[in-house]
Amino acid sequence: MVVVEADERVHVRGLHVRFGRVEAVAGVDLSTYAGQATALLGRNGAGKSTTMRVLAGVVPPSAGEVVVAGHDVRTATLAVKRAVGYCPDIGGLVPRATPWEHLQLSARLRRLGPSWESRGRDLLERFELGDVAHRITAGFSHGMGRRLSVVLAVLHEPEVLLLDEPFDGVDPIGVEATMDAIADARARGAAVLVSTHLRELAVQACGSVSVLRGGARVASMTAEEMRGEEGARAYRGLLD
Ligand SMILES: Nc1ncnc2c1ncn2[C@@H]1O[C@H](COP(=O)(O)OP(=O)(O)OP(=O)(O)O)[C@@H](O)[C@H]1O
Repeated sequence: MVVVEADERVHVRGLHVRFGRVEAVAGVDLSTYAGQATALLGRNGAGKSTTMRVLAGVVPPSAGEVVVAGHDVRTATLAVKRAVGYCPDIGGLVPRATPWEHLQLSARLRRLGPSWESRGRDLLERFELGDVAHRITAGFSHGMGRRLSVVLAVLHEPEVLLLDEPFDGVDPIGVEATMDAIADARARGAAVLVSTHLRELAVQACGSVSVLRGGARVASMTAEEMRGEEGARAYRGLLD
């Protein structure tokens, strides 16, 4: 029987994910609590996105305990999908649909009440997507797509917010809007996980950091310990 603390929104113990002979995740432990944000850092191929996919209920764990917002990802995958807001590292947008149509679809699937429209409009403005709300996303730049993916992840005010590379190729206005969205989520008691390569932004957005290497967690520390030049040296030391 899995024991999860009362305010623990993300509980991962001994997570393994195998794709055939590839072991993408090889023993990750994580806990994130209500109102807290954790950054996942690590080199390419460290297992960050795979861990996020498991937490989103998109990829099943091969072994280990994974409980998200009180739901076991193995047995209550749909409840996990309802509880999370997930910005995947790539994809997720329909090229022939506009941002507004993406929001409409999400609102319908999640059966949101009518107030989603004003929240959706406000989010699009905050992420500077108001002017392109009715333009198909096929012609969007990479950064515009990233910003829309974050909007879609936060629209329904999820209990657990999972942002995979939300800052990748995003301009300063988009970074600021994403930081605000993370702060808003924490303020209303959500738990947030941010996977990124950008250490300085990670420590700005999150209170704690977990570093993955070769599919396993090699360190967990406070954001403070990862700040500045000393933090850069500490991080570099964990990557080799
Ligand atoms: N569907 C898959 N099939 C086979 N191997 C996979 C699959 N998904 C991921 N992997 C492998 O698992 C490992 C971890 O990949 P993952 O994408 O989780 O790393 P990451 O830390 O997110 O990397 P990046 O920073 O480059 O996004 C890599 O070796 C990758 O090639």
